[in-house]
Amino acid sequence: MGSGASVTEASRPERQEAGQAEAEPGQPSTPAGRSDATLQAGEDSAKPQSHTVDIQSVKSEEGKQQTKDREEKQEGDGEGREEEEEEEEEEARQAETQTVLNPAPVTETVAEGEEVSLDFESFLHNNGTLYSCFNHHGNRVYVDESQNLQPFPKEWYSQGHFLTPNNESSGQAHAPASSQPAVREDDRTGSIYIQGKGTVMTYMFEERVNVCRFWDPHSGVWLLLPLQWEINVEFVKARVQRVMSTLPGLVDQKEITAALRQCNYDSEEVISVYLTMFGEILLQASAGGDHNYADLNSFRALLERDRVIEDLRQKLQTKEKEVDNLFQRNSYLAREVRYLSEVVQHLNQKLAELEADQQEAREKIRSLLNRRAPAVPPAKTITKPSVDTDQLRQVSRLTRELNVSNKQLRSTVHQALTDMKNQLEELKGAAGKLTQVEQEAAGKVEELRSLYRKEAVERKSLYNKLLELQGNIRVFCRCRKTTASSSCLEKTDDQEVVVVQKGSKKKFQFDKVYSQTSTQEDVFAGTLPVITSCVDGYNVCILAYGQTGSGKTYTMMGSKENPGVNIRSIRELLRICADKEKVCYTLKISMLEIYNDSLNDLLIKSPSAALDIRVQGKSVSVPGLTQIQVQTEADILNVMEIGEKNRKIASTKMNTQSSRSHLVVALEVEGSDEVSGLTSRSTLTLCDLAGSERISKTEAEGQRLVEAAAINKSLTALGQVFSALKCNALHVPFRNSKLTHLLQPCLSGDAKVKAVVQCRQCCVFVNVSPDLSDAVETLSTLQFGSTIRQVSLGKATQNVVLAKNNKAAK
Ligand SMILES: Nc1ncnc2c1ncn2[C@@H]1O[C@H](COP(=O)(O)OP(=O)(O)OP(=O)(O)O)[C@@H](O)[C@H]1O
Repeated sequence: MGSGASVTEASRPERQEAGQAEAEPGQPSTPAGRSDATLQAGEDSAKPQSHTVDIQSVKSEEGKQQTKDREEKQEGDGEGREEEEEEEEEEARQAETQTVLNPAPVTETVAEGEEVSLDFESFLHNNGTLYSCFNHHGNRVYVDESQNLQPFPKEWYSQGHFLTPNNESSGQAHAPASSQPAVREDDRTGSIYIQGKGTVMTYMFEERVNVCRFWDPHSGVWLLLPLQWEINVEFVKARVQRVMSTLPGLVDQKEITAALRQCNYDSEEVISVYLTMFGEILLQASAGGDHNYADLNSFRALLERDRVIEDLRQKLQTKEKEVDNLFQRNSYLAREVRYLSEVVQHLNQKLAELEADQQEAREKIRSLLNRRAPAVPPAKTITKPSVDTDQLRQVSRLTRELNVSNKQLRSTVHQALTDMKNQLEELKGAAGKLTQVEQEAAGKVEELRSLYRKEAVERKSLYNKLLELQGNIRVFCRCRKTTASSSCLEKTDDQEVVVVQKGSKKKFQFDKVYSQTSTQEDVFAGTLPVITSCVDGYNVCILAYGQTGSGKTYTMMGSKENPGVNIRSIRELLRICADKEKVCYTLKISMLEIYNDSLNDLLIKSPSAALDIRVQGKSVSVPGLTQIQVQTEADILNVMEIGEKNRKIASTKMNTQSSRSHLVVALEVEGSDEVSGLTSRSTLTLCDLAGSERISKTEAEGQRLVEAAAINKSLTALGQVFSALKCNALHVPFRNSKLTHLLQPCLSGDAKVKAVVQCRQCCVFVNVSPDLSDAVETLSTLQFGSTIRQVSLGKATQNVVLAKNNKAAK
């Protein structure tokens, strides 16, 4: 850091606080807001003079003395000067290597219009105090505790050191030469044990952050630059661009600038923060894509909602546990009451027995008294009493004893009855309280339930909004595996494929392009998000289109060992249904084929007649089509095996196992939510179309020729439907073929079509062959896929209704 020179990028302390020297009332304002500030002083009187005044006013006595010394030395002999120059050179070298600056002060004054440079430095004193210093042409000053500028004491050079970006970040430079670091002993000091190092001392250093300010000539201070302006500062602009190029999903420059401020303008930190918060979504987005990432907030809200729902769910569980406990306590108290009632009954019985005994004893006494001889007249001679006196005494003793025990018994029974009465009263009170608590808990549970329902509905609506933003018709291109060495396809990236035909190249963009090496898992991953939509009550359709032998059946059905989209999506659907404990799902599967423009039920062995499509009001259905209720994956596999066996397959020149019909598998999902009382109904339609074929190539004859004609006709009708949808035509020719008529609900989300069951999400696989001989078909298939990609199905409605018998649900 040369004295007087502007600070270079390499020598600038990265984390120094730029606003440290911002002018305070009563203080001379110092434009030391940036360490690299180069200021033109005194161009006109309106410009701040303060920085020149500052430096002049703080020139120390020591500085003056040193300047005087130097002048004296300059007058001295040449030899002395040479020695001095050598010394100075040596000092400068040391200053560069040791990062400790000890420049010779100069006494020059700043003339008007001269460029004034300030070097901003940090000095760490061995006593642990960090000082902010300014260096102007070798005159160093520091800011003392009361924010006044003071000359930098000479003896301090040996009592501490200056911080540079390197020694600041490494942390090594904080340690002085001695083994014990010189830091102030306060609550910032501590120690930890580090394996391999033993117990080491720690100190909580106060770091600085970068702040972008602008010089306000009116107020004469460095002011904080508003975010809106800061975006245009080159330093910030470059970092914002860096973040945006790494995370194309981020488009809000203001937001990124704010994040940069938070991360001390460290773009790498900002990127990692965003990735932690939003994950892959930010990486997947294409920079100039038509995605509306302003709605990223929706995604954030979604995450927030998820958190709230989780909280509510936990609260609900706690309350339910409380209610269970109360119920248990209630039944325990009821048992107690029953037991005490039995005790009372038993005591009453005992009392009755004792009373009977007492009665009997009285009777006995009475009879004994009656047996006594009649009284003798007094004047007569005394006759011998006929009753035995001993017996009489015994009887009277017995009577006394009986009376005593009777009294005792009465008082015991009385006491027991009183106790029982009290206990009964207490129990009554407790039962009353229990009922009250139960009512309160039930109220709270109901409140939580309604909150939960509300949050769940909001969460779903946000999720659906997100899917809508992604587009509700998604087209994937899959390239079949081939053994041929040359190919007519070039995959440029994940979303682009190029067809090379007769030397000319044509590019096609899709939502995803799967190469020859892509696995069944990779291909299914593209359709995964729409399965959740289906469970939420939206219709979902996945179909495969392509030339014969291009791998449609392989993609949709796959093999037993390596199943395709059909099995994997049903498996995923079952998994999601099983995860939702509070929702009861009923699944029904049906399978039909469209063969030579007629509908055949594949789940009955010998169908009596071909099926027909019925349009009732605004809904499309196939009356008489077999639907089988399924619960497990095994059930579904069994049903699909039956259907596959009944399908028309034949060997053609292009494919030994060519599908001669369009296969439509429909899985109807009906879910009733115990908590919200809502019932949802949706259908997952999986369609493996028969392959388009050029008769000249397949050399089809007889029945195969008839089939090929029917297949091509229906596929042409499908193309016409997509073309009409693409240009928002008033009439969409759904009824031109059985295929398009049946798929009408899956392909119409448009208000004009007004299908009752609208499709939430439609995924189309365009399967292509890489063989050079198939280049023409491959090109036309990709063009077909491109047309579909430009179709918008419009906004779909969710098929959710409130169950009639559930009054609690709102
Ligand atoms: N990605 C792939 N990896 C391995 N084999 C594949 C792949 N795609 C297709 N195949 C194989 O190519 C052959 C033709 O595929 P598939 O029967 O799926 O074509 P298709 O488009 O359904 O034909 P069609 O319309 O005539 O029924 C099959 O033997 C299949 O196993």
